[in-house]
Amino acid sequence: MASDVLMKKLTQAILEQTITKRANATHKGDYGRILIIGGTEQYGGAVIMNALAAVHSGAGLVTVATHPSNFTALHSHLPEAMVTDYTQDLTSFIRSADVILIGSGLGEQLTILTTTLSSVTPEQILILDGSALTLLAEHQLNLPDARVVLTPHQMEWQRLSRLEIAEQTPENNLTALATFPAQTILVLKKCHTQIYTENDSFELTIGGPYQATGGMGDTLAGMIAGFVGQFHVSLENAVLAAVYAHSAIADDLARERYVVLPTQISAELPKLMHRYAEKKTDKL
Ligand SMILES: NC(=O)C1=CN([C@@H]2O[C@H](COP(=O)(O)OP(=O)(O)OC[C@H]3O[C@@H](n4cnc5c(N)ncnc54)[C@H](OP(=O)(O)O)[C@@H]3O)[C@@H](O)[C@H]2O)[C@@H](O)CC1
Ligand SMILES: Nc1ncnc2c1ncn2[C@@H]1O[C@H](COP(=O)(O)OP(=O)(O)O)[C@@H](O)[C@H]1O
Ligand SMILES: [Mg+2]
Repeated sequence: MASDVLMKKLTQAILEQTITKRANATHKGDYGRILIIGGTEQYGGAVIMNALAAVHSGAGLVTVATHPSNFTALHSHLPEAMVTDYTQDLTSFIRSADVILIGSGLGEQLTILTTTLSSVTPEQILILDGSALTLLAEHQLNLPDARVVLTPHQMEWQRLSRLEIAEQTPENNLTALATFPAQTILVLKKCHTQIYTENDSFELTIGGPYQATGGMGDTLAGMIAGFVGQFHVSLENAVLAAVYAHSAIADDLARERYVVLPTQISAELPKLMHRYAEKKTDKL
């Protein structure tokens, strides 16, 4: 049966609408304070990829709360990021962040998640990815009063929504999203990722299987954090622009590559953003 939900197709117009030229009289505090929480000993790469994407997106200040065994690797990839031990009290770090991204490579760290959920405030943006989504579903945790963005792949969405992947139609997804707090944004990742808001739905028509590499979603989550922390047209616009930019860069790189690595996408971000800030859009 054909879907009754009209999904808007994302185009590069979302980048033109969202990515703006920077004003001269600004400083790092104007471009988002991002706190990334995740990365067990096994999954340190996930937060490194979050942070690479956030910093390359232009985030002003990035702090990574992770297992201490990841500090050296993180710093060697990205001296721009600060670190803290995620087993220590994170309350003051959470309080001073504009955007909190939790879950990539978080593994079974339930207490860190519950502490975070109970510490965020309504004006903060909370992005939940990876293991945070699985823990949320397993322990039936409630989302806090905050500006929430969920970034599940299809199986994570199945765990959260109880919709089997085959049942994840636009109608069913919107119905399931309505059971979450109003204004929650859902980024349902797959081939042709879909984005659902309370009143609207969008579909990506770009991207491809050259993106099927571990860490590709961690990179997207870091980009979303970077974009929402600095572009304030609307939360929805910033999320949509990050999703579009992620696959637009992948498509561009895939012209000459069999696979595209997540870290290559981050490395290309400043160039793409420059083109759109200057409205030099001929290349995509
Ligand atoms: N370098 C690092 O540190 C990395 C760390 N990572 C971190 O690892 C943690 C676990 O995350 P995860 O996604 O790897 O595992 P999980 O949540 O069990 O999901 C996999 C199951 O779902 C199924 N599946 C169905 N549809 C799907 C779809 N569209 N996309 C994807 N999967 C789909 C899939 O089916 P199958 O592959 O069996 O066919 C399988 O049964 C998380 O915190 C993450 O951030 C990773 O980012 C990798 C790099
Ligand atoms: N075949 C594909 N076509 C387009 N995009 C894809 C494809 N496979 C994976 N992706 C993208 O790669 C990302 C994978 O996210 P995720 O599964 O969370 O990865 P990870 O947790 O390993 O970082 C999503 O943005 C998804 O849309
Ligand atoms: Mg993931």
